[in-house]
Amino acid sequence: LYSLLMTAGLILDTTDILSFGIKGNLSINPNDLSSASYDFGGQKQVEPLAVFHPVSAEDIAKLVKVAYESTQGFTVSARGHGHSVNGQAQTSNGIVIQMSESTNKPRRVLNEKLRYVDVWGGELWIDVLKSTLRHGLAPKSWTDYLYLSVGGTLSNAGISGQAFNHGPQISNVYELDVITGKGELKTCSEERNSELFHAVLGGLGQFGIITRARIALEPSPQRVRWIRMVYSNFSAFTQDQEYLISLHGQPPDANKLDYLEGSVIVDQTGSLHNCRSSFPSPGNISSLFGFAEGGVLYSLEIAKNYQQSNANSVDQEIEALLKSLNYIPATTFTRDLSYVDFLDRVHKAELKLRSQGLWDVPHPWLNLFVPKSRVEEFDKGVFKGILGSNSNGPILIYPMNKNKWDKRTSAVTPDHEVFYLVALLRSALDNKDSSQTLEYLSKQNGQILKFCNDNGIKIKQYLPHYATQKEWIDHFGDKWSTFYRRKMEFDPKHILAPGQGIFYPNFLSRREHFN
Ligand SMILES: Cc1cc2nc3c(=O)[nH]c(=O)nc-3n(C[C@H](O)[C@H](O)[C@H](O)COP(=O)(O)OP(=O)(O)OC[C@H]3O[C@@H](n4cnc5c(N)ncnc54)[C@H](O)[C@@H]3O)c2cc1C
Ligand SMILES: Cc1ccn(-c2ncnc3[nH]cnc23)c1
Repeated sequence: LYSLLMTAGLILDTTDILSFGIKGNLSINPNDLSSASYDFGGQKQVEPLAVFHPVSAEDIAKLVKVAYESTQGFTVSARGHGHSVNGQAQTSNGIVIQMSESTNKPRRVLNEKLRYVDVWGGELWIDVLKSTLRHGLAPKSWTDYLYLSVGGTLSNAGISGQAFNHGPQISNVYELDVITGKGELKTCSEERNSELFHAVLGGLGQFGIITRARIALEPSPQRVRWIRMVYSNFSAFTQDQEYLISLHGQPPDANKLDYLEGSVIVDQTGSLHNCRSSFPSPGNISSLFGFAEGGVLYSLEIAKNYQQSNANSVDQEIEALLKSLNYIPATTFTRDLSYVDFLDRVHKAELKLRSQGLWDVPHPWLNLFVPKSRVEEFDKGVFKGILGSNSNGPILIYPMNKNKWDKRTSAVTPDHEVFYLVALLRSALDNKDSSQTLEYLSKQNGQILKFCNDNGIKIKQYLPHYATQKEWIDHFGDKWSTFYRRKMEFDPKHILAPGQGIFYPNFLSRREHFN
């Protein structure tokens, strides 16, 4: 193996690796290389030179130091659970580090009194949840799907229906251990190495590899009351959502909502493959299309967490909340389930889709932040226009409060106090229906981006993917100068996370990188 790296000119001689006392296993096993070359998007397959199975953070630091000090140079890409969709965790000219394996990860340390847990950067959120629940605690902010790594979601933001209240996951981190592109292992927080701390949060893996995250916890609820209601009018749908998120933090506590997400139903068959698969009985939705304006219905999901002991007050609180909303009468559907079952809802959808061979398919996903002031136009032009009647997967739309996002982080949001996440989470099927193919859906995504650009709707991509550095500079806007300065400070050779396609390694010619 070392001779392979030597012939690839990646290391001067075996002493490079051995002399650094690296303990982890550097593998060129075809299965290792193959699993590191795919991701959930199924659109890019890029094979690394080798795959590293680290035994500790120090091990990773030594490997990055070899990359940083070697003459020829090679890139290093941390891979969490590989659930990116555009090759963000891949590299063709370097080593992929498998962060989320079950073996060899440092154990979690939970502090009940100070309400935080220290976890390995490759830990999956489902495992963080199950371990903290044993202490009656849980993280505050989530993603819809929990089989994602802590490092992967903190490198983006980590959002779901709790974000309007608690902010994204990157707003609920006290401290990180990070390995910079120079191979330095640093502890960072608001108070210590704060520039690195803010850079890494939402930093798309560009500034360092997260090996430990200190996550804020709160007392965990036992139960969740989860209610879905259907709207035919988009303005009523969005005004109710904005009203509900304006209530958080205001008395009485009875108004408190713990989760809010909307979704768009354009597909009248209500088939499992197309609708918001985490809520049951899509069938009763198709019967409502008679109410639909422009062939589109909207589903609003709210949830209140509660302890078994105050189950009876939840009914009144929800009734009071529903009274002020303008959904289609008698379309409420209520479920009551355990906290872990609610949070793990998308995994249930995964199992159903897997059983039908609909999970391991290409996912041309498009996630946008849309300013509140432009969301009506977006509805008319996209949901009632470009999309047509095929959604091919969940279409989420819910508002967030910008004041819950720390502007010092690398995360990019629109310059508006309230903005919506619009998530087009489609699956491409290679079947007779030409409107479900990868090519068709990718082209439609391009039409949606063109619609926003032509109409001056200043969206920002979440989980961003661009083809040129000029588009990246436009994406970051007035954050670009800070982003670039931080890259030069923490990863001057541009070794880290090349799969994002923002910087090309400056030990390769530009041609080699972009071909
Ligand atoms: C079914 C599904 C549902 C999803 N739902 C949501 C959702 O509700 N909300 C949401 O916010 N996102 C959601 N996502 C997107 C998800 O948060 C991102 O794709 C995330 O990056 C995936 O985590 P991962 O561990 O698979 O990352 P990977 O794909 O392995 O890596 C993602 C990026 O982060 C870098 N990286 C990985 N680990 C580290 C680390 N330890 N340190 C530094 N950089 C690292 C990689 O180099 C890469 O650039 C969903 C994705 C899927 C597939
Ligand atoms: C591929 C797939 C199947 C279901 N989903 C989802 N369903 C509901 N909410 C989601 N959020 C992210 N992915 C989601 C995603």
